[in-house]
Amino acid sequence: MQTLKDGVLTLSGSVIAIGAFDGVHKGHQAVIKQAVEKSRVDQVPSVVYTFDPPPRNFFKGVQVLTPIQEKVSRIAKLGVDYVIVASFDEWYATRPPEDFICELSKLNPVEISVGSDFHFGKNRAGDVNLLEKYFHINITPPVYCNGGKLISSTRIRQLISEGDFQQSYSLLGL
Ligand SMILES: Cc1cc2nc3c(=O)[nH]c(=O)nc-3n(C[C@H](O)[C@H](O)[C@H](O)COP(=O)(O)O)c2cc1C
Ligand SMILES: Nc1ncnc2c1ncn2[C@@H]1O[C@H](COP(=O)(O)OP(=O)(O)OP(=O)(O)O)[C@@H](O)[C@H]1O
Repeated sequence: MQTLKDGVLTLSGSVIAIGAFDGVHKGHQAVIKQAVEKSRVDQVPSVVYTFDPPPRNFFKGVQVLTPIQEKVSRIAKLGVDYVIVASFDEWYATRPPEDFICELSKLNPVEISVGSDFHFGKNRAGDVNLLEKYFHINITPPVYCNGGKLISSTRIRQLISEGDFQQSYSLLGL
């Protein structure tokens, strides 16, 4: 797997999964696996586009579950061809949604995998409806834990703060 830090990657075809993916938990794994499977069917490279630090850490200072090296190595295990790590800073956060769409266009995606609540661009102004105007989007169905709650990085942080390591490890798929 090739990792590109803020690199400008140009591809003639790809399938992309986008997200902060902090923890690379079972929900994230479903999003990424969906992209990898589609990329194999279409015989194009799979790309994960992620951020360092996770935007929620940048804006709210929440605990980071997987430092960037660990996140990249967990993503590699899912069979991804390229990881783009965008440095999430003050400048990056002000980029309008159209700017991000323009960057994604350089990867010529045949499909993009995201969850239904995916947002992007300054003030989270871009959503799945906007992305769908430019690309073919495949929304990953929500992944729930055994208790019926949606798996999320926020929930895992909460479980860790409560000392419930067994459940947090389970949701992380460890
Ligand atoms: C170009 C760009 C600008 C962003 N600017 C903001 C922002 O101003 N405020 C914010 O809360 N999140 C911002 N984000 C982060 C997104 O809200 C979101 O966290 C990110 O796209 C990852 O999606 P996910 O949280 O579903 O994993 C930005 C994302 C991108 C790609
Ligand atoms: N349980 C889940 N099932 C399916 N998709 C998910 C799940 N959790 C996150 N996703 C999707 O994975 C991508 C990355 O999500 P993100 O990194 O924001 O995770 P999160 O767990 O929701 O994080 P946080 O709790 O910090 O908001 C997004 O497209 C999101 O919709």
